[in-house]
Amino acid sequence: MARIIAVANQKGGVGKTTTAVNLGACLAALGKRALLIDIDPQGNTTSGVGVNKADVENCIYDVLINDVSAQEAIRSTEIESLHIIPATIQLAGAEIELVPTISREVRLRKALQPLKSKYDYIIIDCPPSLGLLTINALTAADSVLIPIQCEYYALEGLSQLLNTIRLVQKHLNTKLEIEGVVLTMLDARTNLGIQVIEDVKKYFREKVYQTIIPRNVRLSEAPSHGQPIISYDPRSRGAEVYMDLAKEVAG
Ligand SMILES: Nc1ncnc2c1ncn2[C@@H]1O[C@H](COP(=O)(O)OP(=O)(O)OP(=O)(O)O)[C@@H](O)[C@H]1O
Repeated sequence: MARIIAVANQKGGVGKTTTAVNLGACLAALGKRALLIDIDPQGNTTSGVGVNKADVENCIYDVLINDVSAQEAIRSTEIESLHIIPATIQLAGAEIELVPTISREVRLRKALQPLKSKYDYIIIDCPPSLGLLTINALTAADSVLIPIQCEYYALEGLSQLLNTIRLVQKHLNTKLEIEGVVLTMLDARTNLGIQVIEDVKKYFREKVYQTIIPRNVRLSEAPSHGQPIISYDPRSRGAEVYMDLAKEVAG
């Protein structure tokens, strides 16, 4: 049965999409059957694995709002055993359209149920907010993986995220766990990065992955080529570290 991992942090630009895409691709490279779910209306996970949003027929919006089956929305990618349910800008309306619908928080969980036996990992890339889309992801997930950028104010806003996780645990999904915390975009030349690592480790302790993702130009270039880093530049430092992270997650 698939382990469903939501990649979440309501702070923007902390590396959620980069982590979702590359963790998914590296898990697939390790021989796991992986499914990415893009529930961020920006659709960067979708384009990040080479799916052209203009020719998406069914996206996650149709699954959440129009009762299209999740199976029908799955697309393959260039990486064997890495599939995706894409997002298009249509999804931007879902946050509001979901409000009056029945069982609005559990729509994704219900939709994914039939896919659980078909994958080893289902990775959900959340939008930078704590709205209904993120709540759907946390309700569907077994665990949440939190990327934290090694920058000023790294811990700011985390109490809101943890509070949301606690509320979901209490009311919607008692088995939700914290999968782990991954530190991203470290610039090892600065003391600031080291300080953030210490602070985050003090707070999350053994939940912090050993693998720390450094700033790596190749990681930032790969999405514009529609490729995960292991396809774009398999020898880069970025490919190495995301492979290490995938091994930790799978281990
Ligand atoms: N390790 C890294 N090294 C260099 N650039 C990175 C790295 N990780 C992410 N980036 C770049 O930083 C930007 C933000 O990353 P990303 O899109 O993964 O964040 P996000 O949390 O998903 O953003 P959003 O909140 O908007 O969904 C992107 O341009 C991405 O290419």
